[in-house]
Amino acid sequence: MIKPVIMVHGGAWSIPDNMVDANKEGVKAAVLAGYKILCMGGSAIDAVEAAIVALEDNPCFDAGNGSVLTADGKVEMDSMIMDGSNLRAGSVGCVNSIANPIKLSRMVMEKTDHVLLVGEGANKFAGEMGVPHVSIDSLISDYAKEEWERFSKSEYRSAVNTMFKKRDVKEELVNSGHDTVGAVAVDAQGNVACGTSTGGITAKRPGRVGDTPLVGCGGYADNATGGVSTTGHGEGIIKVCLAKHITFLMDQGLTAQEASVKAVENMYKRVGSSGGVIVVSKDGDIGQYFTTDRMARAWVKDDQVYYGVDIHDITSCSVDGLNHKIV
Ligand SMILES: NC(=O)C[C@H](N)C(=O)O
Repeated sequence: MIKPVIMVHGGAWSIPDNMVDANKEGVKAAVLAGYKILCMGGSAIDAVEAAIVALEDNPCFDAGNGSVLTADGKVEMDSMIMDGSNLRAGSVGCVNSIANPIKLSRMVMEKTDHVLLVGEGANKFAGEMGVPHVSIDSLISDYAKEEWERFSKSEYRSAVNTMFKKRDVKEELVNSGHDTVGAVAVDAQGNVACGTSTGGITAKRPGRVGDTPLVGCGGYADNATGGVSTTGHGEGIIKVCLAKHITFLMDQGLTAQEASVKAVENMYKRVGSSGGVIVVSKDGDIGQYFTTDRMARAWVKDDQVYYGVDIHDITSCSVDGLNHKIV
């Protein structure tokens, strides 16, 4: 038996000062939702799903309710979940009328012979599974509209360059926006899981699928090494298979932290893309790194909750102090 560990992110990007508190509160609430399950002896996969549902339901983040809009003003969401105990995975791409793509990803994993369903077929599968249909309008937040108005005229490339600019590039922060979510966990049995969910990047071309639902890119989980969830410029993440690169490096003997830094820096060096990762090793060690201005993240380890958005500014408090919220 090991002590369970869970970590979540709310995206790596140029989080403006006026959104810092909402981001911190959002990741803290989500990590506690997942931790509650682990505390009751639940599995890593259940904890990851619960944490991501909390993030998808929070309009502050670019996933589920709050998803960003395509170039033609629609919602197309991607997500994935993976069980490190057997390498089973499920994902969906370009789904548009459900509240929680992470739940549908899990259904793909558990109820089909496939790994990835997209578009019309994925939406139809949701209907067959009895997933409630929600209107697209109910998923669109004010943040998403503002962001779309700003970027739809200047196009996708401008959204990527602004949101995922490198941390040391000086530029005014924009005052709205939001980002992808993810979670990684290891439970008391040593089972590892990961999940990631996103509306993608504002002003993306309709039909564009990013890194998030691709196994080895948006996430990877293997009990032999650990779990990873990624965020950032999806086209770059796909080119370097960022999540799998990290578990590969851990397999070679790097710690979760060393592997995170090496793989994210390598992505910038090789393809010029910025982003971030959260990692938990099979032994419960944490890794985290990002090349963007900020990344919202929170984790629980050894009964302490940690959360923050800046690279060196992390707040911690004991889970005991928050017990009323956990049990
Ligand atoms: N903000 C993000 O993390 C976006 C996501 N990686 C994508 O490219 O779709």
